[in-house]
Amino acid sequence: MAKYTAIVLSAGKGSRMGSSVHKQYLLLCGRPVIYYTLKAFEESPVDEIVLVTGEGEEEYCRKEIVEKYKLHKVTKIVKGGKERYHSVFQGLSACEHTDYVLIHDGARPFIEQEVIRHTMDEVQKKHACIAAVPVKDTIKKVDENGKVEDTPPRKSLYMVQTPQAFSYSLIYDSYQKMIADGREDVTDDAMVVEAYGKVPVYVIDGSYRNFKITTPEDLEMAEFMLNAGNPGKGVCS
Ligand SMILES: Nc1ccn([C@@H]2O[C@H](COP(=O)(O)OP(=O)(O)OP(=O)(O)O)[C@@H](O)[C@H]2O)c(=O)n1
Ligand SMILES: C[C@](O)(CO)[C@H](O)COP(=O)(O)O
Repeated sequence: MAKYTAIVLSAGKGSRMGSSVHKQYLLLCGRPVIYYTLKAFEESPVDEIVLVTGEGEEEYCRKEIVEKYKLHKVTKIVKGGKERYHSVFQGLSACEHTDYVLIHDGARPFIEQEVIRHTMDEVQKKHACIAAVPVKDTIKKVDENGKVEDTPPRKSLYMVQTPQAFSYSLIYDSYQKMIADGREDVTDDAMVVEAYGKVPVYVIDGSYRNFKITTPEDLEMAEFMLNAGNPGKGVCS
């Protein structure tokens, strides 16, 4: 049986949220954002979860989230780094004897079981696959003066999400090469495999609900979605 590890990233500072509390620890209907994300993986078929937190946040996560909510699949809590890719590498380095990893933003609490399961199935066949959804709006390339330069054809454009899933040796080796190269411009994990992995990366069906909580209006939307999913129960009231 193949072993799957989810690496859940929770070491960001949430600068675009502009809150003194890092956004993954802000409360949504009384529980931290990261609780919902971890709960989704706890309830999924993954075998274990590596949680990557910010410096000084490990104990809070252990006591107030993992133990409090009985998240038994969280087997390791490790310290992340300055940039997202540093945190991912810390998570990868903490994995033991795993076949596949699903790297997921802690700030995407609405990840659905169907997407996790689909990602797990597809990575066995493709080795590198990422959840994504087609863009709905027309996209413009714009210069620094606001002048439109180009309108790329929409049918080939996708908004990329997480989970991003890979064979473990493929993603670990690719990350090692990238770090040795001193590259700093990567904003997702697929970019690392695209540059160093020598295998194609495939998009698979993500979900428009699986948005990343980035700015205050995303938090409002998240509260709205939780309430809408529990009509009459006053979950968020
Ligand atoms: N050094 C970092 C930066 C980000 N992340 C995590 O990566 C995910 C996606 O990153 P993003 O939304 O950009 O989070 P932040 O970096 O916290 O936000 P911002 O860019 O607004 O500062 C988040 O779950 C975040 O906690 C991380 O683990 N380590
Ligand atoms: C990985 C990611 O969530 C895919 O959309 C995104 O690239 C993270 O970027 P951010 O700059 O850390 O928000």
